[in-house]
Amino acid sequence: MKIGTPLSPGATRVMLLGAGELGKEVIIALQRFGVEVIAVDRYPDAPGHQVAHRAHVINMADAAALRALVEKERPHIIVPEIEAIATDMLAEIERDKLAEVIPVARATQLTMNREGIRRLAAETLELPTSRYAFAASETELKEAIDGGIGYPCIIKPVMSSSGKGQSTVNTPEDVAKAWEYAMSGARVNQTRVIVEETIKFDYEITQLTVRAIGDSGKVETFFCDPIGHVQVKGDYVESWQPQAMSPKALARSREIAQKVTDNLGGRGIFGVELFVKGDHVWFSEVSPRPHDTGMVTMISQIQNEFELHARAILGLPVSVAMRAPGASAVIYGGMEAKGIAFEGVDEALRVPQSDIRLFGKPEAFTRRRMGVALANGADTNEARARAKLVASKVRPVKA
Ligand SMILES: Nc1ncnc2c1ncn2[C@@H]1O[C@H](COP(=O)(O)OP(=O)(O)OP(=O)(O)O)[C@@H](O)[C@H]1O
Ligand SMILES: NCC(=O)N[C@@H]1O[C@H](COP(=O)([O-])[O-])[C@@H](O)[C@H]1O
Ligand SMILES: [Mg+2]
Repeated sequence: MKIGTPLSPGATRVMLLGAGELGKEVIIALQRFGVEVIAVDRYPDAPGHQVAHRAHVINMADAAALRALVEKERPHIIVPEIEAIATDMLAEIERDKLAEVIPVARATQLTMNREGIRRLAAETLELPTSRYAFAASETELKEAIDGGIGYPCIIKPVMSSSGKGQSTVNTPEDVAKAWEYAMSGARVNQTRVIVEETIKFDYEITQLTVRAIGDSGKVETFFCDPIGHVQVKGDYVESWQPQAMSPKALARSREIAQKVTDNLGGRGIFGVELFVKGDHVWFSEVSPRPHDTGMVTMISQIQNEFELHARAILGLPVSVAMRAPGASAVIYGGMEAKGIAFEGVDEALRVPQSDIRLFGKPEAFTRRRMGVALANGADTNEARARAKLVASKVRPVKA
């Protein structure tokens, strides 16, 4: 792989499939290493489109459209940034040696559908997870709950992310509503859900795990400090690093993260989501890419999760060292509007050791993530209080 002048023949060319807030930062990190980057998303002017060398709008779940674009642009490397992609086509592209897929096409296939990754973790790798079942109708769902999952339980479409279509069911009367909600929130047309036992965890973490070329010249595993987070309705609202953990729970988390990422393989960063109660750890799911809760690393680590992904992809050395305790808090749209601006940025940035990232999404929805507030502190309590204060001062308004 040649790293050099962008847009010159022979220099590395990377295609991001998905160009939201996470992809935008990966693009910037890649470009700083002289890489030519093509950003693809489902709508025009996505955050990553605004900083890439070239931008395309396609339905990434359309296998033929995806292949045609890859044949036109001829990237050396494809970096999936969202889950709604024709992953079987990624496997074909990898097999035909058209481009390298990050981390590997199989990892994107397994994680696109909750059934793939859950069965791998629980049944093949025999890792602890919540009890679970899959259902293809409301009747099957009821049977699964009565047959062993029990109440309260959590229903999610098998293909969705950021909590879309997810709800908690406390009584048999709630099941019909949860089924309907899951059907409306599914990412692609499908009628299958996972129902999970509710784990009553003390806290949950993201264990960022990097597979990158180490000093041995081979792929090695590097663990970032654990990230603690709070989720509301299945979507992250706040995260911090490091999360204090017992030595046993930390060791167990890393053992699980190692087993999952060893099995998935390839190079890149993974966000391994885990639930912790005392010294007990459950595997929840994994992103074979940077994680939304990992945005905190933009202020808490020397190399953030996006830079780590870029380095791992390019075969460059990585460091997972922390810089200082940090926290992130989400800035939401708070309204439905096309073309928005932000008030209160000046006041927000007066909070000590703080920073913000406004993603540049062209349209706001009430619960759409439009930006993130970041802060350092002497400890994570101080950092969290600052990040939340910063987020509260930034107000999206109609432009
Ligand atoms: N079985 C469970 N027990 C307890 N809490 C759960 C369970 N499943 C999900 N949750 C809660 O809901 C959150 C979101 O769930 P999950 O990660 O499966 O959804 P997602 O849509 O894939 O989210 P994302 O794409 O943001 O990772 C979890 O982080 C956790 O807070
Ligand atoms: N949990 C997954 C996640 O956070 N993904 C991030 O959100 C974007 C979509 O945002 P949008 O729905 O506002 O367009 C994705 O492109 C990715 O950056
Ligand atoms: Mg999750």
